Amino acid sequence: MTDLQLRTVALTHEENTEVDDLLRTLADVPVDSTVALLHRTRLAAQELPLRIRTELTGMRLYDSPRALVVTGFGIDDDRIGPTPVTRPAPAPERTRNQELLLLLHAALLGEAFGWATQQNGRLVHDVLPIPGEETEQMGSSSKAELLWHTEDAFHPLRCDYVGLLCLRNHQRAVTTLGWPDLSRLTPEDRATLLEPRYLIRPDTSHTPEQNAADAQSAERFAAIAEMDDTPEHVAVLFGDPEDPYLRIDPAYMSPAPGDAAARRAYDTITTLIEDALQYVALEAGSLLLVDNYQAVHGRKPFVAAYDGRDRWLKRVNITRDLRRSRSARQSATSLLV
Ligand SMILES: NC(=[NH2+])NCCC[C@H](N)C(=O)O
Ligand SMILES: O=C(O)CCC(=O)C(=O)O
Ligand SMILES: [Fe+2]
Repeated sequence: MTDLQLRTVALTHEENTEVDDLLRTLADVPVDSTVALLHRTRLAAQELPLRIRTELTGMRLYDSPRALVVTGFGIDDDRIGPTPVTRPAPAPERTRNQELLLLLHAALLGEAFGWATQQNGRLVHDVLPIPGEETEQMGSSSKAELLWHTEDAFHPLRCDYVGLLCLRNHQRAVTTLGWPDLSRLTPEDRATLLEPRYLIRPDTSHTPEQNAADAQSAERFAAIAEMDDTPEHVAVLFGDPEDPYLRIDPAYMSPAPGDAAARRAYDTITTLIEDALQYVALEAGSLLLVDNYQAVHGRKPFVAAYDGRDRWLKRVNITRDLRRSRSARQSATSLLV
């Protein structure tokens, strides 16, 4: 039942050439203007290969598939340079084309946005192993499994889709993808999961320690700290009760204390997700787009070498509707929540 919900498209040589040509037309886009950048990528996205546009339109209009892998984008391994061991990456111009590629695809699903409290407010994130963070619950971990999660599950303005473009993965670290077969839930458990009986806290990527000091964001970090001190009660399932969306992150979520029925339903849905977990080892030039309302994702452990050849992904958050976050953004053209 699950397979149709994870689709893979392998680009042909001709399609890949089309993409390279398109990227060349964007070489003059100003690097310092996010608005100009997004305006141009939005227009250019209409010139991505037809098969890609068809798949992404389906994902957006029909909620299917839940995850899409596009393989075969060309990555110039010399050009991108060594995998950094710090963030942000020191030579951003070297991976400009990869960031543009992510933004082009984001434009077909919605709008790219970033967090003032994550990865120094950058629009496109670097996911790479960082010394000292091997066992954290962060994208920068390696030795420990990054447990499956809804991206930014704690936040009401979390993304509709998350995009991950693989630049390098010689370790063949495995990305996990999953969703529960809800037909296996009892009506009682389903009803429980549809109620706000679960506490959710922010993950540690949204802390001042993970970001360069920036006075402008002080109130943003304070808002996150507040969400940690006074966690919100949320439902795991929401939307259409017959065909609900999903919001779950066991590392940062727990049933309300003493709520035995909430605990039972939670353990059941967690097991359903685990039983059907799928494994994808992204290769250089593979793009993964995940519907963050319909699928969880994570990453299996791997061994980082910190030798400039480590696994490296670029990540983007995508919303279907920027207006939902307007009051949380400084201006209509700001893309930071
Ligand atoms: N179970 C979790 N939610 N872990 C945090 C996920 C990784 C986080 N999004 C990051 O950027 O590092
Ligand atoms: O490394 C991966 O494959 C997934 C990373 C991830 O989920 C994250 O950084 O939030
Ligand atoms: Fe994630």
